[in-house]
Amino acid sequence: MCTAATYKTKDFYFGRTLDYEFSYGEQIAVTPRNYPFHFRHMGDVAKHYAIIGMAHVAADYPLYYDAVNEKGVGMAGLNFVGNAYFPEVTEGKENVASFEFIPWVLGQCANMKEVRALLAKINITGTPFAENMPAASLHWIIADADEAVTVESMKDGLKIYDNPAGVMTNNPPFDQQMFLLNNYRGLSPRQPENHFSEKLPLECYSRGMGALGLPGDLSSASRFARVAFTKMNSVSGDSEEESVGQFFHILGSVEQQRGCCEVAEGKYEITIYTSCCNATKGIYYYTTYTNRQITAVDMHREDLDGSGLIHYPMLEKEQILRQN
Ligand SMILES: C[C@H](CCC(=O)NCCS(=O)(=O)O)[C@H]1CC[C@H]2[C@@H]3CC[C@@H]4C[C@H](O)CC[C@]4(C)[C@H]3C[C@H](O)[C@]12C
Repeated sequence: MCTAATYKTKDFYFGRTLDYEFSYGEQIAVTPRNYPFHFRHMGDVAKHYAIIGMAHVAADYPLYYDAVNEKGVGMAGLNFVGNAYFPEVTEGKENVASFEFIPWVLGQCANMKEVRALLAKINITGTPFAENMPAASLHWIIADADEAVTVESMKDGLKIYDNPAGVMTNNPPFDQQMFLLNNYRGLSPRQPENHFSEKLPLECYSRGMGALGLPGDLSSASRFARVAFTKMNSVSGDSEEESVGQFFHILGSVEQQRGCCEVAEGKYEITIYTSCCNATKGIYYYTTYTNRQITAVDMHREDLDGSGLIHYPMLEKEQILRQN
């Protein structure tokens, strides 16, 4: 399972957790403006916006999981198993393979208005990247500082939902996730009043009782409610440290500890990494399951007019600052 979220202070932040039982081997990849993209059905694009994000790099190609571009648009792919369906190449549409979707959008859109215009023409195909790499079952969240959408390609068509919560997890489909939030409309960060019965003297015996009933488990629908509650009620200062710190706390509300989600005998899903991009400034911050110190890669410290892919390994060794 995975969770994605957006967050706005002075700058716009975008990130996700990647939860799985094994890693595909991912790196922080910067695609400079002149890296040539050869789209399978859309031809070559020689020049585009620069992109930074987490990717599996194969044959010098960035298979992005989540990324932002230099204009402040962010995008992440999360599992959507059993629901994702990618049609064949369709005439009259812009056919983009699912693994190309992030570069296709982030390479040419400066804001959500342009993203929506692009999505109106798109057909996301299941064209595999390689024979041994079939298309992953994904859905996507795309956002800028002002708005977010969720994109779900399903048997009955391509859905583009407004995403006013600016969060996303996995199944069920997004309209159902949003509907389920209705169940929690009584929750609050403030202490609750006793509406149970006037005849019973029920008390607030602890802080935090306003959110009693917010689900604590790791299921996708529960993480959706929990991250939405945490994000919508989040309060922080707007400095870079305060914003990034708070963002990691928001996604910390849904992190997965090894042992709590068994997916096969002795195999556990864990939060492999958590990312927080400052989409405004092009800085990719991350922590990993084993390295809880925040590490950053800044796209603007690279030559963005270059043509070669730049990538950094994920630093996974725990860093402990010794105080004495
Ligand atoms: C496994 C991950 C989702 C984790 C998740 O959500 N786990 C919950 C399981 S569950 O929902 O609870 O069942 C997803 C998220 C992004 C994906 C890559 C995207 C690029 C590329 C696309 C190609 O087409 C196939 C290979 C490729 C490298 C993909 C591999 C893999 O698929 C990645 C890592």
